[in-house]
Parts: sequence; structure tokens; C-alpha cells
Amino acid sequence: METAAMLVAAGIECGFVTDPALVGSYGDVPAIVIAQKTRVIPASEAVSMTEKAARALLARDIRQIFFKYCATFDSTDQGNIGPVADLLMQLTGAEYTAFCPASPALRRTVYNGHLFLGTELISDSPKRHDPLTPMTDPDLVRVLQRQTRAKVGLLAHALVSAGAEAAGRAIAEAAARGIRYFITDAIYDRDLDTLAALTCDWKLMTGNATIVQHYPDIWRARGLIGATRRPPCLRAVGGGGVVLAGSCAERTLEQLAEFEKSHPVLRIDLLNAGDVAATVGDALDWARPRLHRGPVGFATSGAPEAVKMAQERYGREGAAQLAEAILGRLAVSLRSVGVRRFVVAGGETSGAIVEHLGIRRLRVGPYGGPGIGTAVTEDEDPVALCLKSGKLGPVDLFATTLDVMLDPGRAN
Ligand SMILES: Nc1ncnc2c1ncn2[C@@H]1O[C@H](COP(=O)(O)OP(=O)(O)O)[C@@H](O)[C@H]1O
Ligand SMILES: O=C(O)[C@@H](O)C(=O)COP(=O)(O)O
Repeated sequence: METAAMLVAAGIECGFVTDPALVGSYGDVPAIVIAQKTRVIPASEAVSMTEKAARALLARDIRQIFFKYCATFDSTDQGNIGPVADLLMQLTGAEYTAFCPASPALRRTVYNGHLFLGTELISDSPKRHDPLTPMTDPDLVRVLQRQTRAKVGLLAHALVSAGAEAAGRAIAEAAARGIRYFITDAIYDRDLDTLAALTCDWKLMTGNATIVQHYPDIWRARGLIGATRRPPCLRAVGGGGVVLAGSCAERTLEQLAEFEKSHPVLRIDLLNAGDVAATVGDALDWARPRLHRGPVGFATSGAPEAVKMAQERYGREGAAQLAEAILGRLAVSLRSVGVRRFVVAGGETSGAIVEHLGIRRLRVGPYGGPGIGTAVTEDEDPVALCLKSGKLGPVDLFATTLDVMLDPGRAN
């Protein structure tokens, strides 16, 4: 959703679906995002879901497929970045592609193939405690190589600094020696300019949303899209407002603490929540008398020790599935009692809630800052969603976003 929001902010009409079957519901739009929850499912399932999505796009005579993943390269040795890239190479007929997770503005940089969060290697950062994709190896060439049979190499910073032409020549030479995948160093925003210029015409490119953000100026300069349009703001949505948090990231915990200063928050302890139906029922009973007074929050989020205990009880995937089932079913129950504004913390959690709510197509609003996407359903009784990356967003995001949903025009 963040990727779509960046395009919308650049004045580009961008479709957004979670179901590839709906790609055909758009006319001649310059871009379509297909958002699927494929990050940590078994690789074979991620590949088959991505194949459906890619085929739906390729049926439209497109210039490029962009495979978006997290700036922290969230994945495990079993996948899914490597296996999905392998599939997309085959479907697009690309000879090689690059991997550019960097987000210099957020100080997520790649140097000599090593991923840093600020001054720390990712393996020394809180990402080593991620509930699903603990990142314990900072060397992305090595990380990706464990996920694919294709030969992985590095586009080193000296080559990126030398400009798109020199980098392109170096890649072509390395490709002639059999290297198919290039982890790209990127430290500064100007590196993304170079990499965008280099990859703009490739059939397949992969990375974080940050590099997509650099394409519209190039498209426009080449006359591929028309003049800038002021992005339309989203419809106002009334009804109850809630925060649903499944992210256990430090930033989410801070945002919850801030929201809790002025709003009720129900903390759901997974150790006492094995019965999903009963937990959801109790949470709804807790919410009903409070909701008419203003937004409320629900969180399964916990600090690393709490996550560890839940995972010891239910297993890594089991704990995640339990939290996602609770928050997803709660979202459905909350909608049935009049909630229409949802702020969701966590990428996986967002996917689970969108799936439970049965949302397949959304109108995405203009970019609202790193890690945040906001959208509204297109039906007569709309639901507004803000989906937030666990690690990102200002501390007061929850209350301010629920408020802006009531009148998005005011925020512009
Ligand atoms: N208390 C908990 N213990 C273990 N896992 C949890 C707990 N609460 C939530 N989870 C799971 O942790 C994962 C967090 O991932 P995600 O929602 O993507 O957040 P983030 O954006 O911080 O990575 C989700 O699958 C969520 O269901
Ligand atoms: O790069 C990012 O942080 C986001 O693009 C993203 O993917 C966030 O995923 P979560 O960390 O699971 O929220």
C-alpha cells in the first residue's frame, strides 16, 4: 500500500487489489499494485500466488514487474524473496535483476552488500528479535544465495557512484559470467536515482518501495505518462475507530503507549488466548460500551520476552497464526458493530486483517510518510484503513490518523 501511495502522491493513477482476478477491473491505468500476504508462507505457496499475480499483470502488455519487499529484507533461509524472484525471472524472461532494499531516508543502507539500520548491522539491531523473520546475517549476498540456485553478486557502491551507464556495463559483464542477481549497495538518495535510471526499463526489478518512488520523474521525462495531476484526497469515513496492533516492533510499542495515554487499549496476552472465539467475544464485550466515547485499541503486541513465551507455547508460526486469527476475527466483529476506521500496526497483521475483512480492492490515498499507507474501500458503506509498518511512523500516529479519516480534505 505504501508503494501505491507513493505513486498516487506523484500524481499517478494506481490500482490496488489483493486478488489478481480483479486486475481486469481496471481500465488503462499506468500502474497496478497487487498486495498479497506471501512473506512467510511456505515458498511453494508464495510462488503459486505470485504466479497468478504476475500472469494477471503480464496479460496487460506491461513494461515492468516490480517485486516489492521490506527494507529490512525480511525473509528466512527457506524464502521467500529468492523463490519468488526465480519465478518472476522465468515469467518475464529477464536475464538478470537487482535487489535494492535500501531506504536511505530511514537510514536503512546497504554497503558492500551488508544491510545497516542506522549505524548498526541489521543483525545487531532489534530486527534480530523479529517474531517471524529474525535477521541474524547482515550479508545480503549470502542471505539471498541461501534462497536461490541463481548466482548472486554485488553491485558495489563504487559502481553505483560511477552512474547508471557504468553500473549497467558492469552488470552486463558480470551477467556474461553467469551472475543473475545483484544486491545493490545504496547509501544516499542519489544512489536510488542512479539505480532507478539503471533499472527503469528492465522487465523485472525488485526492492523496497523507495526505488519505485524514483520512477515517476523518469517516466514523465520520457513522456511515458502525462503531466502531474494533483492527487485526489480520500473520502471521509465516519463510524467507530480502532487500532489493531500485532506488531511487536519497538516503534509500535511506543505508539501504543502514546495512544493509551488518552484512549482505552485492551492488551491481549496470547498465553491466555488459546480459544480464539472466546477471546474475540470478550474483546468485543470490552469494546462495546467504550466505542461510543471514541477510538479504542487492541494489541497482542509484546516485548521480546513475551514473544518468546508465546512462541515456546505455540511455536513461531503458531503464535503468529493465533494473534492474526484473533485480530482478524475481531476486525470482522468490530465492523459488524459499526467500526469503519481501522489503523493496523504490522505488515503481516495488516495482511491478515484485510483478508479477514474480505477486502479485495481499495482506493489508495497519497503517501503519508515512511511505512504508512491509507486507503478506503469503494463501496457505499466505506471502510477506511491505515496499514502501518511495525517499525515506522510517528509516535502519535494512531490517534491523529483515526481523526484525519473523518475529514481527509482538512489534512491536505
Ligand atoms: N505476543 C506475540 N507473540 C508472538 N507473535 C506475535 C505476538 N503478537 C503478534 N505476533 C505476530 O508477530 C508478527 C508480527 O509481524 P508484523 O505484523 O508484520 O509486524 P512488524 O511490522 O513489526 O514486522 C505477526 O505475525 C503477529 O501475528
Ligand atoms: O520497508 C518497510 O519497512 C515496509 O515496506 C515493510 O515491508 C514493512 O513490513 P513490516 O515490518 O512487517 O510492517
